Amino acid sequence: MIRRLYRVLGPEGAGFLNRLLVVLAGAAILQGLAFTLLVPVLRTLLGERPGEVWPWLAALTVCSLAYAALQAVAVSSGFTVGSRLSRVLHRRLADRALDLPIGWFTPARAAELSRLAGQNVIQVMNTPAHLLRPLTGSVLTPLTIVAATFLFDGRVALVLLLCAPVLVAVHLWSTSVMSGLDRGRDAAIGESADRVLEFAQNQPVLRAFGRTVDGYGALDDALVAQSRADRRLIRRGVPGLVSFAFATRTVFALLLALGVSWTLGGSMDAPTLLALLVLVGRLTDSLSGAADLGAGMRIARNGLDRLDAVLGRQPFPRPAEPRLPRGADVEFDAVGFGYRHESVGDSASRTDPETELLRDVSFRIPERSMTALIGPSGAGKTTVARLLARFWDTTTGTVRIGGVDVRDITSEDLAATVSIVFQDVYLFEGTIEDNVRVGDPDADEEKLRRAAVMAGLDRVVEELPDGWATRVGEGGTALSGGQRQRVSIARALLKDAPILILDEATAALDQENEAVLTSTVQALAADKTLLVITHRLATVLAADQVLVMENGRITERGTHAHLVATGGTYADFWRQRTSANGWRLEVAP
Ligand SMILES: Nc1ncnc2c1ncn2[C@@H]1O[C@H](COP(=O)(O)OP(=O)(O)OP(=O)(O)O)[C@@H](O)[C@H]1O
Repeated sequence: MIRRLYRVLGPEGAGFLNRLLVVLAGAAILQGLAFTLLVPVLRTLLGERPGEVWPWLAALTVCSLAYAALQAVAVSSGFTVGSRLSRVLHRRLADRALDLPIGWFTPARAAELSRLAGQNVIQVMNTPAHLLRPLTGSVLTPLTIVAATFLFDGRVALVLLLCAPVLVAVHLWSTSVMSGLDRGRDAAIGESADRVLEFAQNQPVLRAFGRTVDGYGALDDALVAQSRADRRLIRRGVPGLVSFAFATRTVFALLLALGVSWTLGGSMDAPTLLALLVLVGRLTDSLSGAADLGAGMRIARNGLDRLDAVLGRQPFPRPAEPRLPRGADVEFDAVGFGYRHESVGDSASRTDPETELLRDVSFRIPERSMTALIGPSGAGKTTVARLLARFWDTTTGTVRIGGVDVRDITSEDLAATVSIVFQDVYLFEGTIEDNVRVGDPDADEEKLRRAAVMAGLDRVVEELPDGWATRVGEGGTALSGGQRQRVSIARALLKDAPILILDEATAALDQENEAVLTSTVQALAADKTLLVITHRLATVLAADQVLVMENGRITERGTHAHLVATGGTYADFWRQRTSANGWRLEVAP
């Protein structure tokens, strides 16, 4: 566990831990010496010359006082180190989060990260004060006692030495059994927590379809699995828990029997037997303390493993020689990509070429032009947008911006170059203004208003009683879907990056607002590179180039006129949309 602590803390936290361990080791050894000194004290007191006890008593007093002083230092430094640990861990987790690919942050992983930063860091910060101190005591104090016992009776020390491997083996066995059971239970608890969260978040849908808690199978299954894991822990864990205590008591009984037989045989005097039994009693007590720590240690160990898995996860390699994009044209050159299915702490692994989603995707978007990317659901359009913003690295091929491989551009420069509006808008708790200003916190009033007008947000702000100061609620829940979308578009426009990606950015807008945005997009194409993923005809018609994507490949490309004339998938799309539009016009009042 100490090794794990060092790994998780990294070099910056190692110094605190070193100092604490030295103090703890000193205290544990002094405690062992104080216990050992009980032997000459008792032997002299119960022997023929009790008056000679004073020097031993003085040594015992000095040892006990030194132990008490070191113990006081250890207690306070345990808490100090704990709070430093929490600071170091939070900083390391934050640094790692910044290095991880954006695509890593799925909702499940974000939830797990928040559990790690909360619950797990608290477990680890309690480790020095509540676990390391008793742990060093239960290992070093018995070792000191065994070593010192050689000075008084070699036979007793030898028996203790021979029993030690058995005790260690029993301890390791019970720890490994409990650890496996704990891990299973932790996973079951995590699954239940996720399902409860999902159940709470999906209440509107579940109620609309008349599904109550009894009818929500996923949550039922998770709760049943958790109670099964609890029962398994009790059933299989109890033998492990009692076995170590049983083994230490057996050692004590063995020594008692041997000591009595040596005393009856005349090779040990009664005061020595009594004193040694007191000493062995202290030793077995210390060892039993180790067994009591087992549960806390397993929990801390599992928590450390989870932290280690995230901290040890492969970050995006930083470019060895960072380059700046020379312009804002975009190029996908024979790009292949597949999603990896991995859990929170998995290290990077390559995808199976058979399951690749994108294959041989190549296209160019010239600077200051607009490209519409269309295709059926699941074709891979959003994935193309994510690869351009380097949410992930491609499996094969290259994505270039301004002639430079995105892997050679620092994440800061890339973020400044590319702006994205996704269909799933996320707003931060705060006001509308706070949320738009995320795009450029230093923007002046005029820039802010201009972005709002271009996104059609100015009308939203006018209609709301608190205007720009309207609070959006957690995740933007206080606004309608269309209002949220306009806030996120204004945010991206305020950022004013040379490349703008709009992924179904108008899906939640009504016709009037879509028209505002379509003319905005057309105007933006004059000085930005635009990639627009859309099903809206008006936007597609405004594009300089249309790319049709099907099953992870670009199957058609060209201008609207060219594609309609070719008579492929795009021509079908065009026909369906125009007839749908015609139908809509007929029924409109
Ligand atoms: N983070 C992810 N992890 C694993 N698979 C994913 C992930 N995101 C998308 N996929 C899968 O990749 C495929 C393509 O998804 P993508 O969102 O790129 O398609 P799309 O063409 O944008 O679809 P839509 O028009 O419905 O948004 C889908 O089968 C989807 O399930």
